[in-house]
Amino acid sequence: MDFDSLVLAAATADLSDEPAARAHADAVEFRMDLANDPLDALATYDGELPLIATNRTIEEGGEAPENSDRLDTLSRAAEFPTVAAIDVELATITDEEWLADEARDHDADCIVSTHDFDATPSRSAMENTLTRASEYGTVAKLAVTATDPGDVLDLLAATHARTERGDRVATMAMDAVGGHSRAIAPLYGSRIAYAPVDPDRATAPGQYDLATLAGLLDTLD
Ligand SMILES: O=C1C[C@@](O)(C(=O)O)C[C@@H](O)[C@@H]1O
Repeated sequence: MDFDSLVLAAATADLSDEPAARAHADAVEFRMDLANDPLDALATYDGELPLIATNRTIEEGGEAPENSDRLDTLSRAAEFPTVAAIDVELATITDEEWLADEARDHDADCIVSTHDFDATPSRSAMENTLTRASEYGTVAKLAVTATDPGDVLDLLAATHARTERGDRVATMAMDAVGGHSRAIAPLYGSRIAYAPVDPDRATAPGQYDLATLAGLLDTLD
């Protein structure tokens, strides 16, 4: 997948949402951890948009129990030609580098993620996390929780700094205080923005629905 410019990903647990996402999204993030039979859904997927496969742990905001099944299922997802990227947590990939190799063998990119549901770390800590994630994946992603507008400024500064250094990063602040970061972080270098197709089925706090985020991104571009 080309992450040299912004990828707007429609997040869903249901691949039959894809036609509804096409008008606005560049990709579908398939939240395997929220789906009933994700490998079966991948086997029958015949949509147009490329997929980002995510099988998120409970610790990082998903519903997949942490066991070897989770990673096996994710690596099997990478075998499908429609899966252009897999998403793996930084906390996981440091011990499971084989996942990145597996993805590469199937021409899939690796997005390496960190989520902080409590706070926004210091700017230097965020830059450090993004730098470490860049060592493992094509895109280093960081989602934080802003409790103050200054947190968003730190996140944007970290995004800008790492982008200037040549890393591909994706950043967002997840809650109400930082929600606007979803529309403006791309202006500072963030390469992936996420929005649910169905506004009632957000995959993280503070998301805009897909049509709204697409409109904001277009207006600000
Ligand atoms: O990691 C991310 C980003 C995200 O948490 C968000 O805040 O938009 C949404 C998730 O679906 C995705 O996997």
